[in-house]
Parts: sequence; structure tokens; C-alpha cells
Amino acid sequence: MRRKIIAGNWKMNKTLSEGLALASEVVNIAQDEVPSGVSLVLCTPAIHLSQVAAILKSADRVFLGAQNMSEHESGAYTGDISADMIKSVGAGYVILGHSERREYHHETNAQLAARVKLALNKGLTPIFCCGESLATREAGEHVGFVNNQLKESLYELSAEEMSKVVIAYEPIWAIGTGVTASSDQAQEMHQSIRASLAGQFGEQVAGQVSILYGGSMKPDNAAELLAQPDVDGGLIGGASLKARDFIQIAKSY
Ligand SMILES: O=C(CO)COP(=O)(O)O
Repeated sequence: MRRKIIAGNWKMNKTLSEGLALASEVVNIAQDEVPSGVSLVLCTPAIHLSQVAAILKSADRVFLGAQNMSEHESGAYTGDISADMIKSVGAGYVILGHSERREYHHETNAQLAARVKLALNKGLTPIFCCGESLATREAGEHVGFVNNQLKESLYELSAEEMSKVVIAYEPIWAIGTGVTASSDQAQEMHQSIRASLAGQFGEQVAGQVSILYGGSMKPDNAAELLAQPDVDGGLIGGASLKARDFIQIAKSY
């Protein structure tokens, strides 16, 4: 059975006090309302992690994640955050290769391959993001494009390593735009990602990897997306900034 995961990517939002209030509200509501098979992950700004960790200690199904990580273990990389640092504050997840990082910070598939490997070596669960631009989709090249992102960043891993990775498919044209992929478009891509994983790592591993959908997922469209057989959860941006909306999405399962 694959894990069902609803992850919130807060991006660069919330001051510390606002973030702590949001985390507390999520924990309080989740306790009673989130279905037992669903895990929540809060990917907060790095500067909030250690204090949010203290709030999540009492919650059994709400986990903590960072939004980015260096491919270097330590050293003279001003402003960067290492895997050991993320672990040391109590986070177990890290988003890698978000399209905003790829675009504004020029992260490459090769660099992301090194980060995924290092995160796994350090015992962190990478949430590896992939997804195409509108131009790539309109050219009919979206399936090949995403497959190439997987190939260049994940396909040097062992099968055992791969089974520990979470993938998030986030079509760039759906992020923060209010335009969601239709459930058919999401299912088509998720199925193709799983088929590609099966070709590389075997059916068993492909069947274990949770593939999340991200891009304008909201309380009113989550149920249909989450009902697709290859959609195993969501990576939520805007709607994760309101505890009620975030929990409502998790309850749509
Ligand atoms: O980028 C996303 C999550 O990582 C999605 O953002 P939105 O939910 O705001 O579209």
C-alpha cells in the first residue's frame, strides 16, 4: 500500500509568529478530522523549522519538511542549508527541484540528482518535483519532458533508494494560477511516471512510490484529483496557508 500524503509548501510566506500559529491550528484540527491513513507534511521556511518541530512533537501524523537543501555536506556555501542541519532540527522531509527553484535559482537535473542522493544517505525523504511548462505541454512534449527529469535526477538510484522517494508532479502552468490540471490530465501523467518507474526499477518499486499532484489544489477540486488511481496525495501551496483549507483537502480522501 502506498502512503497517502498531503504536504503543504508554505513557500516564502508567514513570519515566525504567524507560522507557529498556523502549525498549531493544523495540529489541533488534524487530530480529530484527518482520516487515519493520511499523513500531513508541513514544509515551512527553513528559519521556522526548529520551532515548528516543537509544535509537531505531540502530533503523530503531522511531519516536518524543508523546501530546499544543498548538494554539499557542509562548508563555504553562504546562505545554503545542509541535510545534517535539516535533520538536526527534527525535519524528515525535503522538497527538491521545485519549479520555482529551477527557474529562479537555475537548479539543474544533475544538481538535483546529487541532492536526492545526499538526502537519502542522510535519512531524509526527498519530495522530488517535476513538471512541464505550458509551452512544453502545448507542443505535446510533456510526457517526454517529465520522463527526462526523472531519468536525469533519479535513475542512478538503487531500487531500494527509489522506493523511499516521494514524487510531486507539478505542471508549472497550474502553480499559483488558479488553473488546475484536470483529473484526466493528472492521471495521465501520474500513470506515465509510474510506468517509467516500473521500466527502470520494476513493478514493485513503482507500486510503492507515492506520487503527489501539485498546482492550484483546493478544497473544491481535491476530491476529484485524489480519486485518481495514481494520485497519492497533494503538494499544496496557497491553500496550505489556511489551516481549514489544508485540512479540508486532506479530508477529501
Ligand atoms: O507549487 C505548489 C506547491 O509546491 C503549488 O502551489 P499552489 O497550490 O499555490 O498552486
